[in-house]
Amino acid sequence: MSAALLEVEGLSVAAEGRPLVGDLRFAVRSGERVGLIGESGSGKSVTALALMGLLPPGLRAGGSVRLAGRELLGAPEAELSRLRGAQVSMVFQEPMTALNPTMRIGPQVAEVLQVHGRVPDRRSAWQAAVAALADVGLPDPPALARAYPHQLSGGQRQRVVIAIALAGDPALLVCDEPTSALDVTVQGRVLELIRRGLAERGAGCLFISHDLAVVADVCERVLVMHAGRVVEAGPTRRVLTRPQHPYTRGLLAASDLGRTDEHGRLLTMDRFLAGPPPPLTEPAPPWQGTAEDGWATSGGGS
Ligand SMILES: Nc1ncnc2c1ncn2[C@@H]1O[C@H](COP(=O)(O)OP(=O)(O)OP(=O)(O)O)[C@@H](O)[C@H]1O
Repeated sequence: MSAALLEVEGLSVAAEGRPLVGDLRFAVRSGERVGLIGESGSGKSVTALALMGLLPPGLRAGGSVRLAGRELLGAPEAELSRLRGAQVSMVFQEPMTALNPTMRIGPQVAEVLQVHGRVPDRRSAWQAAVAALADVGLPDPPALARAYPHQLSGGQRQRVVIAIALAGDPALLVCDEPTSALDVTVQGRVLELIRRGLAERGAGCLFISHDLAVVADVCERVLVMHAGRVVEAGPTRRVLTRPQHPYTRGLLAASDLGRTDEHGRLLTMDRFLAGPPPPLTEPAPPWQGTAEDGWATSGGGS
């Protein structure tokens, strides 16, 4: 089995002693897209920020987060800054928070390419920035590179953010609700862009979303978070069609995808999942998942 790209063991986050996230254990392999779902306030964003070393003041993380074998928790800020963008990048829900509103688009992309040593000088940085904007499907990239963020649509801004996040060819992309602020009409195209960017780089992805249809569309595996803990993990199809934990069942029932047939089998999810539905006779796996599901066991098994 290939070694995990991201290994999270016993991750906890607390705010002045109040636990927000506790004892998280999971792994993401290269090229794998893992969803993190759960209701608002369950701890998804705090988890993502802890992985990135970007927790706000007052929040403290404990445990272990290893990226390609390197421990990130407690690593010096200078080392984390080097890793961010080059090894791990993040795409947030609201692209305006990631972009500098007073700076034209082109220099923002060029700056990232230069910081990561992808280009030798400013001139080639500009050319590479225009190419990166073309690569994420933006129209008239040379003109767009001269625009300010407010002159772009929300979807175009998120494409720029994705171009920036992918500019350093990261091994891991952390996406926190990357399409939630976008029109439904552009969501699919932005998701396709993320999928393609990951596939071209063989990068892994932790994909946070409250939208189960989006997670079903993007992720091979899913972690279900409730009150700061992962309560269920496994292949997306299994978790979303045959949830084992009562919380996951509730989450599905509350979603648009929760409609069931006379056997209690979830119907609508099949529209979003590739391949045939699991047979009704198949025995249900244990809800806590197996090592094959990518569920890191508390005994430290792989
Ligand atoms: N800076 C902070 N200080 C104290 N508590 C915080 C801070 N940021 C988040 N929290 C708390 O941590 C918990 C988890 O929040 P988090 O934002 O991770 O949830 P979430 O699952 O991402 O929700 P949403 O889907 O609404 O973004 C919540 O109880 C929240 O109030």
